[in-house]
Amino acid sequence: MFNIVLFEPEIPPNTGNIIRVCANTGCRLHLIEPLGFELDDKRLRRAGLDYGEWQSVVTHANWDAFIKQQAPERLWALSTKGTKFHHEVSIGEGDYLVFGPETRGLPMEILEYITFDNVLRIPMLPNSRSMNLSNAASVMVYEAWRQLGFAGSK
Ligand SMILES: C[S@@+](CC[C@H](N)C(=O)[O-])C[C@H]1O[C@@H](n2cnc3c(N)ncnc32)[C@H](O)[C@@H]1O
Repeated sequence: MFNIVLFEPEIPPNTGNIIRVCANTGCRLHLIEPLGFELDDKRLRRAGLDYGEWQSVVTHANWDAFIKQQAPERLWALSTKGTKFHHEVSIGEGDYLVFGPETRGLPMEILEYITFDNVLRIPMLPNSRSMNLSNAASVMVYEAWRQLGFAGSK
């Protein structure tokens, strides 16, 4: 399966929704600290996540610790600055899909690290605001899982 990475997420219900969709689809979820909330935040608990859903979640102290621990072979960034559409690339087993924080998006140094060739954009109408983080993550999770033949689904 592939991996979802939230870089410094800020809003608990978004992370709660993404924990659920990762559990629904078998993705591993990586949270890069600092987070804008505590993991026992009541707004996160309100998402009603159960013990099994938390099993997909790993936290990392910062980006460098994440890279060192995971040694990812291939990273993709999701950003409105992307030059390729999300459905125009082939996502592979073990890939990492990186999303930015709600108010700031991914910083330039992370986009540069991932390289601009691997920055993906989900289509939107011109002059519309960027998508909600958990909606963007759901769209991308299902596109990647579709490409992998919905492996393991029933
Ligand atoms: C609410 S958006 C960030 C908005 C921020 N003000 C900005 O300008 O980037 C949170 C995250 O969702 C993802 N996202 C939202 N809309 C997207 C789109 N159309 N294409 C790709 N990623 C998107 C990106 O990872 C983004 O960093």
